[in-house]
Amino acid sequence: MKITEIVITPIAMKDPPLRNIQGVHQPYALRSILQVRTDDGLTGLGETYGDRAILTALRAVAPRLTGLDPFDLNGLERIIGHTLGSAAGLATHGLVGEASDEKTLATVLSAFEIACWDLQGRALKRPVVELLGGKVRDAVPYSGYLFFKPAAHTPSPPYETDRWGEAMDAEGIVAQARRMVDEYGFKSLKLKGGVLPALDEADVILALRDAFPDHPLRLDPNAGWTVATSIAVGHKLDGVLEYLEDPTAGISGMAAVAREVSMPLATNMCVTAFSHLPPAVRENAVQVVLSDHHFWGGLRRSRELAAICRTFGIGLSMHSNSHLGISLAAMTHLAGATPELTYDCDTHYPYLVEDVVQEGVLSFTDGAVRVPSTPGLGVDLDLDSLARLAEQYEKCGFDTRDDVTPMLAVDPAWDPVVPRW
Ligand SMILES: O=C([O-])[C@@H](O)[C@@H](O)[C@H](O)[C@@H](O)C(=O)[O-]
Ligand SMILES: [Mg+2]
Repeated sequence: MKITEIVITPIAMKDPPLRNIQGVHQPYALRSILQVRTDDGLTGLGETYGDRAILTALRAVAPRLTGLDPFDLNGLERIIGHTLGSAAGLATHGLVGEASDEKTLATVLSAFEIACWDLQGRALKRPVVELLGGKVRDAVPYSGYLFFKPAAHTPSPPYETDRWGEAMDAEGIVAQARRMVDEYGFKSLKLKGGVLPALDEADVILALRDAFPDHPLRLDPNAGWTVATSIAVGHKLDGVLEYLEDPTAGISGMAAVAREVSMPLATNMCVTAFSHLPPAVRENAVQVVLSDHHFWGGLRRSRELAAICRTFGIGLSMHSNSHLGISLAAMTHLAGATPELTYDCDTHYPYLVEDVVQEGVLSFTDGAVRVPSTPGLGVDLDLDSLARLAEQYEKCGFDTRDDVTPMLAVDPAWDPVVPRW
């Protein structure tokens, strides 16, 4: 089997005004959809970020992959390494740590690697989970991801306002959580923090604890706090949190917090590449790493990360950014075959109102997604939806994720400085 053609389609999907330390989500989230075609007549699917910088890198690599066997993942990595060379790191939106050459390569590799896994599975008529060693669970539990949010975007985009309403205080977040739990059955909850003053966010967690006494709870201010503030929140939430995620910046900062608080610290910001693991382990900076195949280099490397975490007694969870069904399928196959993943995975999927995959294949029951059992990733493109979302990308007016500019429309004095509290 040889790759004959790769089609990369940038798309824009409607996204609610979710708040975070940087500001607020734009009215559309951007993704790149990959279709990798072979001489056997198969098409493998991939999904990754849609920012201009990654799109440029994907487009530079794609023509070099003609003739590659989709089973040759080492060859794939070699070609991408040669093509990108020492290209400057892709700019990131600041919520998944620093950019670096290592991460650029891993991000581009992942996008094509996923499509190759899909092709391998389709060729062998086996689901990807079986190529990864087989299921360790039938369904993958996800966590209900709570966001502070206004009722609507400013200014209003040309589509109907989202169904989640305003949630800018404890009452709003508890109501949002109730809806997530009722509709999706989530068994754990994560609050995206970095929006209200730190101790007020701790109060929101306490309100969630009252409302959901049995749900493990997480709080993630994306490194918005100083070490001292992080410790104060850690003390206030002693015995309440399953883990505290990225309260402060950097490995040494996290280590300083970890020495003083009782709960595990988790990260998708200070340990986001293999080169970050030795210092993090030496300093015992984090007790849980949130993997994310999109920037750790795909499914193979995510499994290597799992083995390293197992070796050093570090827990493994899974990070998410706004994503579509191809990514949800890949995340579900990976988690379905990874025993080290003992925490419920993050997902932004409940906020999605339009997808490029055919409806009905991926759904949540009791907070979990069944690992697909059909060949490859188990999802197929809805070509009409892909075309519509591609058109939406052309019209949306931006080509890079930026949470600061839309926040300036809400608050002209907005300053995304960190740490903020
Ligand atoms: O969607 C967001 O605003 C999140 O803040 C996301 O971009 C983060 O990368 C992520 O969810 C996290 O756990 O840090
Ligand atoms: Mg995080």
